Amino acid sequence: MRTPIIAGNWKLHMNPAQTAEFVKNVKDKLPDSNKVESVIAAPAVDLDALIKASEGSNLSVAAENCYFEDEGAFTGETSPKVLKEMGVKYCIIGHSERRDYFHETDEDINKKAKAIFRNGLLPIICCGESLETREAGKEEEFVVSQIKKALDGLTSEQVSSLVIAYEPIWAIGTGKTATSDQAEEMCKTIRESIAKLYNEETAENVRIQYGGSVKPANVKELMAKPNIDGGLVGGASLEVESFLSLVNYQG
Ligand SMILES: O=C(CO)COP(=O)(O)O
Repeated sequence: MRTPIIAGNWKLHMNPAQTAEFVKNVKDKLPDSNKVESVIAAPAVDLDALIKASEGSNLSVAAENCYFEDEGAFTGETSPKVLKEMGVKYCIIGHSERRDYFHETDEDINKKAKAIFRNGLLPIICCGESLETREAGKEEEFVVSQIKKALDGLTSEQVSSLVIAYEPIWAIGTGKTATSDQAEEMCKTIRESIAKLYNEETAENVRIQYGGSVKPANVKELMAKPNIDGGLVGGASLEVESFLSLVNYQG
């Protein structure tokens, strides 16, 4: 059985004081982590505050990005080795904002996935098509190709433990959610592609999130779909009440 995983992606919001205050207000109201895993991905400068504030709670901590080298002359980058030492569990890679604004390639994302596993962290690998690609009817081909390149060289054991986030770019921050059927269809395609690349067991184990305007009003419908195991949530993860409604979607 796959444990549902609801993750807030704070993007470039919050400072350490706001982070500590947020966690103080949610930490005793999170679901049992065997039922739903609650995660917050915060900017690197807030991770120390996030880890300290969430100690002893059911909250898992994620970084929003890291570099593919552990150390060296790479000014401005974040070390996956140090993320692990700090107590981070997950690291998001391949978000469309990083691909678009910071020119990250599929090859970079694959190197990051390997660096994350090398250091004992788990990746949340984002994929998703633009509106143009969807309108051309090429979304499945595009997303499957992103997944294939991101996973290149990873073992079935590694793939079983990671998280994939399907985030159609046209649904991010736009208020336009993919319909639950559209989201399910792509998550199913991703799972089938993993069965082909690896095997049925690996495909059954991998958790696949949907992201793009997920909010308390639509989380239940999305989570009811058989191939959707979680949500990666931007805007609606920034408010305490809204984050709590999301992670407690089971009631
Ligand atoms: O990009 C996202 C999460 O990574 C989605 O953002 P929104 O939930 O604000 O649409």
